[in-house]
Amino acid sequence: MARWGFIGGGKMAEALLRGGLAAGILKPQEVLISTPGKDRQEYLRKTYGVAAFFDNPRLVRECETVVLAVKPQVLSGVLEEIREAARKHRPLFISVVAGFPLERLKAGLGGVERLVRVMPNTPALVLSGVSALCKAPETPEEDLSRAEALFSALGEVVRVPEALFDAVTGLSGSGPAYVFAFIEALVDGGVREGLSREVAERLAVGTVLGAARLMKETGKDPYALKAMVTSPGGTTIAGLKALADRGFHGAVMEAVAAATRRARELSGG
Ligand SMILES: NC(=O)C1=CN([C@@H]2O[C@H](COP(=O)(O)OP(=O)(O)OC[C@H]3O[C@@H](n4cnc5c(N)ncnc54)[C@H](OP(=O)(O)O)[C@@H]3O)[C@@H](O)[C@H]2O)C=CC1
Ligand SMILES: O=C(O)[C@@H]1CCC=N1
Repeated sequence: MARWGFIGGGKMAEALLRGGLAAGILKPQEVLISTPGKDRQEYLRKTYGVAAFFDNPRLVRECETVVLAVKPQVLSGVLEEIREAARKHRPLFISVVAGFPLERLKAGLGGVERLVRVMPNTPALVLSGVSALCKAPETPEEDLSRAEALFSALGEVVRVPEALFDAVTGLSGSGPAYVFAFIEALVDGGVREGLSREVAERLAVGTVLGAARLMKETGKDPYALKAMVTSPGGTTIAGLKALADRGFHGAVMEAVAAATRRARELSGG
């Protein structure tokens, strides 16, 4: 059996699991999850029909592919714990951990050679994620393809050199949270103008989804698409002026920069 294992059963692991099951890449009887919380194990077993326990070395011994999905701060301890099993069984490791370079991963695992690094995002949960992938120089190409098979079933994939991973983390890894902050503000704006929260939410989500699809499907750039909405002397230009006055563009750029810096700090730790 081509078993897939997840070390860490939190939000990102669940997004990948759910997406992978929905896409048919993962099968419940072939998935193992090692995570400490008993309640969480129970939830994962009941919801997805997978095996869940807390024994990281056992998971490495029993899986052909191991997804590392713990917080960066606990990863070093986990690597130490699984090093022996990793050297003996040599599964493919796929790390989704932000700010943890392949070099450190390789050193932590005692020099194993099958390592792929991925930066996914939570829309993977609904098969609409976007993931950046790279591999260690000595990792076989087919390992990268195996990882790509899972992540492309969960949305889009792009190959990006590892040197740019912190920037990817700052943009698309953390990006869904910026978009939710924007949607929240749109909804509040609508409520302030008298719309019910329910109607404002439907309008805001539909607008963001529709605008993103319009850009993707037409291939037009944001400048041209903005011009399509903005009548001379009309309402949209008044709204855009308010955003410009309050530094919206720079604030979003700064958000990406701040998250990238934080990923870099974690990478050096
Ligand atoms: N959330 C996101 O949008 C994204 C996250 N990532 C990366 O994914 C990784 C996981 O993030 P996320 O899922 O959000 O975090 P969570 O805190 O939701 O998940 C981490 C999981 O690891 C478990 N855990 C803690 N210690 C161990 C251990 N020693 N062995 C095995 N499991 C352990 C935790 O259990 P418990 O809670 O019981 O301690 C928890 O279930 C991070 O490295 C993050 O950088 C990457 C892209 C996007
Ligand atoms: O906030 C974080 O650290 C993780 C990494 C990317 C998205 N969430």
